[in-house]
Amino acid sequence: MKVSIVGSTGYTGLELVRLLNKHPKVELEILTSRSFDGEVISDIYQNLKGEADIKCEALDIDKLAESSELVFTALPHGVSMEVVPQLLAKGLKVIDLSGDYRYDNLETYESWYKAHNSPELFKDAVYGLPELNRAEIKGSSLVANPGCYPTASILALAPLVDKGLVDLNNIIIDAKSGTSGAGRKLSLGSHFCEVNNNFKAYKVANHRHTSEIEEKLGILAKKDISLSFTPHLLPINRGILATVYANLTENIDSKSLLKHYQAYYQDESFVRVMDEGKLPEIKHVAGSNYCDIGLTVDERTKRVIVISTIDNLLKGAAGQAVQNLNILAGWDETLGLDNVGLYL
Ligand SMILES: NC(=O)C1=CN([C@@H]2O[C@H](COP(=O)(O)OP(=O)(O)OC[C@H]3O[C@@H](n4cnc5c(N)ncnc54)[C@H](OP(=O)(O)O)[C@@H]3O)[C@@H](O)[C@H]2O)C=CC1
Ligand SMILES: CC(=O)N[C@@H](CCC(=O)OP(=O)(O)O)C(=O)O
Repeated sequence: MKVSIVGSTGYTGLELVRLLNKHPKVELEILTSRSFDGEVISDIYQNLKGEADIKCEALDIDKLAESSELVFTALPHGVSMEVVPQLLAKGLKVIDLSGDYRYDNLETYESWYKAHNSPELFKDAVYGLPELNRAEIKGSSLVANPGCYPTASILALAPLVDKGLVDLNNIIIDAKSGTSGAGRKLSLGSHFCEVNNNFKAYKVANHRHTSEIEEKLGILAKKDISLSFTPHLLPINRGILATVYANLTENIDSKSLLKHYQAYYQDESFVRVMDEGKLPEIKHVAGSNYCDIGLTVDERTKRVIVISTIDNLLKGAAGQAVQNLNILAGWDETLGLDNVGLYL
């Protein structure tokens, strides 16, 4: 399949180039960039030297439509919505990595982001979390790739929420992300001296991913959910670890709950449920498309504590986007995604 990337020089764009360049069923056609128009991607990111020596071009919708069947948009939210409707109007399929088409509810989007210019597309957009929406992703023309924190959080909670095993109004998600989660653009909060030797919470009680997690888990529970989500910035490049606390509604021990999680995810290629006593770590998943999940029931408080880890740039972004491409195209879901974690 002929595929192009809009916004190819950001961190998720880089990861898409790296993955798609080795994908056995993909031909990489056009890489667009405003800032690096005319420059070769492997001169910008020299890890790609001799692998993907493709010249970046300015965005030209007609040219994309002539050369490609599917386009990945790896642009900031608010910018994606300026481009995606034009691509769809040309008959292209789109996998969008931004938050712009992730919501079912326009009011929710507009209260956490800003005014939307194409809400009529919400009904066609499919939330691209394969473990929950595989059937809808297949054959869809607009896949809204989930946020990185929502991927780690929803996968940690889905087996509990789906079966009504926890109180839906007391869930707490305490999540930590590596700095690449903030993208390549420069900002005071993510420069070296601010992040190195440091660990801080940010956007407490007002991070936009709270609404994405609440909406998607609410759909699963068929009830409104209100939860607390606190993100933190880790002094590492990549990886997310989410610690989730929820009050159990019935008596169940760690062993039985782990069995439930193992059964829930038994057919999933990219979710690994840990054995009893083992917990996920970022270094086990960094560099791979896996989400690792471990849990313990605190018998004293009747609370379950679930830990999940992902690589924010892979299962949290570009890897999940390639997984969605594989599903959409009807290919083996693991094509181009066979890396194990780097560990060191
Ligand atoms: N980083 C992460 O871990 C994750 C990111 N995402 C989402 O994926 C998308 C891309 O993120 P990421 O790659 O990290 O971001 P970056 O900031 O690294 O890259 C975004 C790219 O988009 C292009 N761009 C920026 N502003 C504009 C504009 N106004 N008009 C056109 N192009 C623009 C830039 O490339 P150029 O100037 O060359 O055109 C830029 O390199 C975002 O929506 C992000 O929220 C989702 C999950 C995880
Ligand atoms: C560390 C860091 O700054 N992370 C980003 C999340 C990036 C992401 O996945 O967000 P969207 O895809 O929803 O834009 C943040 O907190 O905004």
